[in-house]
Amino acid sequence: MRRSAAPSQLQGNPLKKLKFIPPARSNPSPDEGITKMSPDVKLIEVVGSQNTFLQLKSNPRKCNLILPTEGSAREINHGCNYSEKHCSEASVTATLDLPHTVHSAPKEITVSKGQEEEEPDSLVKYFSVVWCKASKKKHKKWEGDAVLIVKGKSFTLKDLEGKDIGRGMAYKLKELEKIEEGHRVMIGGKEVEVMGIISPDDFNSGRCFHLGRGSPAISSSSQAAKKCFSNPFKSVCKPSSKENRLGGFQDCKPRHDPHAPNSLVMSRPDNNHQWTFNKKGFPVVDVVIDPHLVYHLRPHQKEGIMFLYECVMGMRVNGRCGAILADEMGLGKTLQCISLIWTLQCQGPYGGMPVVKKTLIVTPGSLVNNWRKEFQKWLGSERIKIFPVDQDHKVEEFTRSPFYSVLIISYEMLLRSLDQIKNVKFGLLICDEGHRLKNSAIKTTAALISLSCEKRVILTGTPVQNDLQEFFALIDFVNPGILGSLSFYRKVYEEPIIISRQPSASEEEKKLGEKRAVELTCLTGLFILRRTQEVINKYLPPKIENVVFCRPGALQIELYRKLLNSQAVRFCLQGLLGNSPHLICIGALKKLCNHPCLLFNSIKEKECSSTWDGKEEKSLYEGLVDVFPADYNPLMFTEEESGKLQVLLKLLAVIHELRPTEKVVLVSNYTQTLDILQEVCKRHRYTYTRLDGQTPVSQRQQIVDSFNSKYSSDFIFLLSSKAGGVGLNLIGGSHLILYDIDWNPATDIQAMSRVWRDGQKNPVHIYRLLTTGTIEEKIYQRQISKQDLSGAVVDLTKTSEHIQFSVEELKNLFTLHESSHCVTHDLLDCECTGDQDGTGDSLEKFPVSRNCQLGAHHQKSNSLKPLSMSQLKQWKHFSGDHLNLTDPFLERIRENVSFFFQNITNQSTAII
Ligand SMILES: Nc1ncnc2c1ncn2[C@@H]1O[C@H](COP(=O)(O)OP(=O)(O)OP(=O)(O)O)[C@@H](O)[C@H]1O
Ligand SMILES: [Mg+2]
Repeated sequence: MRRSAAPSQLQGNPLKKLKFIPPARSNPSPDEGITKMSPDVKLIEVVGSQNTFLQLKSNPRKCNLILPTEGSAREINHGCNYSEKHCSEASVTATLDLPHTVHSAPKEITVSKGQEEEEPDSLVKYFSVVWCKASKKKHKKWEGDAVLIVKGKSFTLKDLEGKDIGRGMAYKLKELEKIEEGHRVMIGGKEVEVMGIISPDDFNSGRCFHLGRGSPAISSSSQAAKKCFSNPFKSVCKPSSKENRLGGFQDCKPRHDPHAPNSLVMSRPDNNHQWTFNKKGFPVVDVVIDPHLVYHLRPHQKEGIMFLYECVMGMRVNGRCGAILADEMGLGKTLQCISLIWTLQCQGPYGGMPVVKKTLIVTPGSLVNNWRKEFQKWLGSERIKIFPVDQDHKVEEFTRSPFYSVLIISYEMLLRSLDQIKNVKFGLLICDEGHRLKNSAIKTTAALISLSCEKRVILTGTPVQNDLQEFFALIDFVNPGILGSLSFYRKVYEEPIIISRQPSASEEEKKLGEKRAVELTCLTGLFILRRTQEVINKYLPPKIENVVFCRPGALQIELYRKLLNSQAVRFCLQGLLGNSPHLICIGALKKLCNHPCLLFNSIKEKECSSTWDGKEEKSLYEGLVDVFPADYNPLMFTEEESGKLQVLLKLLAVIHELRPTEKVVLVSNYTQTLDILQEVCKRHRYTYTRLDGQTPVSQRQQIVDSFNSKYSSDFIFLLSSKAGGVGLNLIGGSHLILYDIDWNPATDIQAMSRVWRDGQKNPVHIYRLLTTGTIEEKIYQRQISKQDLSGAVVDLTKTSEHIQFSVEELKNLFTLHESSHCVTHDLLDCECTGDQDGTGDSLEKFPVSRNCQLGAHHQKSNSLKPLSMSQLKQWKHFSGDHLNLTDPFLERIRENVSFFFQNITNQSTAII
């Protein structure tokens, strides 16, 4: 007797479609097996003769998953070891096995009447099943695959989206224990046939949900991939005749010598790949990266190119051609992509035919010209014809001309020119700073998806795993459907992972969440690659990072006290956060820290504004104007009014004096603050240039290039990091000053990595200015202590509006610590905290402690991860009164500084 096939089992046979086969056709009618049914829950055991089950073999070295497709089981191979590291012992190889088991005759299982049986808590079994509504119809169809969880005397049925679709309780334990493959049970009005046993590991990892699922997206993409591969051959090779195949193409040679020393040869396609993509039987030819490029490539870039090649060729996840290159900032993602494009547009593994004819690069407007420059830098202008879209070069020109093979366009322009772009068939799509596609609902994502290009690469220097839903959107963009539907993903991954991270999570929930997280990383690790800054450290000059705590000016302190005493702040502290008045208070305090005149401007603006309706805001500013001198003119602001500004000016003066040829990047997140800084430059006759959100996109690269040029006379680059800093190379500057701090460490890290990157020739000095004892210190502490607690990564879009504050936290935020040299240091629990009275912490006075003072030889981990409190403690630190400051720059600014933290990276690296 043949048993009905479950949808999940058809995956092993490439010829069968996923289809539910009526149980009645191959099995005795379930009704025959039911002798007695309880009205609520019924459990029936029937004969199953031939069975299929999923067998999961532990294999710590491989993480192979079979994803169901419309026709075939798809195997995902790690191939290279970058992704293997993501797999823990939970990694398994899933294979289909077809054991032949014969079961006993049907037997009724009944609901337990009392507590006569002990229910062992630990006994949980998982089964893959198929189900349909219970009915007496002869010809019924299974409605879907599901997972049956039997725990003690109860069981739960979950569909493959992870949703509960049935539950039953209080069964006879002994009878439940007997459930095995081939049995049929009734549960919550559903008839269920057990198809296989699922191991706890497979359930915990969530893999069982994948294994039983037919994903249309997988099959459709594989089909499209086939198309995409066949095109170049058709048009270029014309292998239609037998002579062609047997004659000319036998001689196909690699474009570059794969045996030459230092040659970089891409992986050869395996048999499966050839079977799918080389139907015409072209000879397999080595794809070799142009030696001209290889000469320049760093080792991590060579690996990155291999990875990208394998991904887009569908060699890492069969039928999937997407990749996310998430290397930290400055690692040369652009060069890796240029190498990939150049290779795919000239070569291919089958008959040597190019895999891609045209490539589309979508990038933020400010980087269009950077891409052009990078192409020019690495490939010159003759090898490849690129077409950057700008005011003078419209998309039509590209679409009309067969001459160009790479279109570089901004996200904004892409939306405007979508109709024309749709007319071009692109073989490869690269989305630079692609974390913006994390929302699948936004127009840009939809537009890019509509281009139906299968080979998609996202480039991002920003960690992508911070928000599980955004993570899904990025994954789903590059490899559509690989994680199933959003609702499936939520049930199987997001919910268990989030629940497991809550303090109230049970041990079981924690375990489940961890396993699912491991599984998710394992699956997505196949096509996400992230390397940290460490890999290029040895090519970079030293970096001297300073956190400088600046004493606030007298006017600042007075205004600060007044703000903290305002009714608005008092409301916040009483927990009355209705209209988010705390955000207004925080904003006012931050402005004040930058310069009191910014606060003055806000007060005056609000006074004049007709929308002066926010009660809280009114109460916040009440009486503040009186604190300013009667004739206060914000345009005539003085430097003494702001502690940070005073320090900044001293710093600029000393840099100018001691390093007259070096340049400074001065960063703020606020345009108004940049205005003040610009005014200061004018007053002191410092030459400057400026890039912020208002700078026309067409001018941005020119501004950057001119600053980076050694002939430039600009001393200062005023940069609004949020508005325009992403992806910029500002290696012309070797000093970077962060004038204000953002809630999100990623914003600050973005800014800091503009100068310390490949190509920088001078030692880099970074100064992060914070006003002592104020909200700026609190934000800094939050940045680093959050990191300590959760290890969570953050991204650029999170602002204070996304942050939830408890009243306790607000109390802390709204406190001014007037007597402390450095509240951050006070919190570190460092042994050198003895001196709190401001009368001179000095290095000599600090007790000898490895924690406190590791000296200049200490090298901290150099990844661009936000710093943690414990790491900060390892930094060199000393008060501004310290007698013997060896750093000539710090020496000159100490007067207004209460405390310093300093860390030197790469002190001994030779500059290459
Ligand atoms: N192998 C190399 N040798 C020398 N310079 C390199 C090399 N690779 C990249 N660079 C240079 O390093 C700088 C940074 O590269 P790139 O802009 O591609 O970084 P990125 O990874 O895109 O960083 P971000 O995330 O900030 O955009 C560029 O000026 C680039 O020309
Ligand atoms: Mg970049």
